[in-house]
Amino acid sequence: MRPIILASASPRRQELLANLGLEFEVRVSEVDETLAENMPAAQLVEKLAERKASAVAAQCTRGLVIGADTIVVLGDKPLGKPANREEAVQMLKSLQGRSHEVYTGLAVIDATTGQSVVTHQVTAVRFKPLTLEQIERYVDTGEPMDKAGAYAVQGKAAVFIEGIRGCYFNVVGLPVAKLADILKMFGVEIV
Ligand SMILES: Cc1cn([C@H]2C[C@H](O)[C@@H](COP(=O)(O)OP(=O)(O)OP(=O)(O)O)O2)c(=O)[nH]c1=O
Repeated sequence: MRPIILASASPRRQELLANLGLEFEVRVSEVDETLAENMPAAQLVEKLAERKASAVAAQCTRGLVIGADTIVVLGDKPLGKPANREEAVQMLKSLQGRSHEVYTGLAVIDATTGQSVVTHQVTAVRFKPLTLEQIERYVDTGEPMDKAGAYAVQGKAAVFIEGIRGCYFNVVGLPVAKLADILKMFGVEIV
């Protein structure tokens, strides 16, 4: 059987994949995450997911390589990871009391054949109204700093969420049901 390789340093993605009972290894390679800012969100996350997977696939002789990329989109503004505390506060101020979309791009590449499937998934998330004090207390926990949109739905930010429409796991960074469909196309069945 072909080994499964997760091209991600994200502990969330590693945990979600491990939950499926799949054996896999983690390999990360440096990828330039800069892209044209005016690129549509769907295209942006797909390109970055593919870039992450193909950088690792290029170093392997065999295996199915999985790459992913997540961004938060408010209106038409993409929000990545906050660069500092101030940016985290600004992002959360802009997200509170309204809905936004979380886009995750997903790429699976067969390192032997070069065959690939690249797609994305969108989930709508609605935040409760928050006070500046609440936002500052949350940012002080440190949780927002390595997360797109400066929050972790799976962490303390759970208490900010009014509702979600679509795949929850997509928000955490890996749309597992979609991934299972793709792996099946490559002959890997989870259940
Ligand atoms: C919105 C949201 C994002 N995130 C995380 C998922 C991703 O890890 C991160 C977005 O950054 P990414 O650039 O997608 O991923 P990463 O740099 O963490 O890992 P890698 O590139 O090696 O795969 O934000 C959460 O954990 N919870 C959330 O609710």
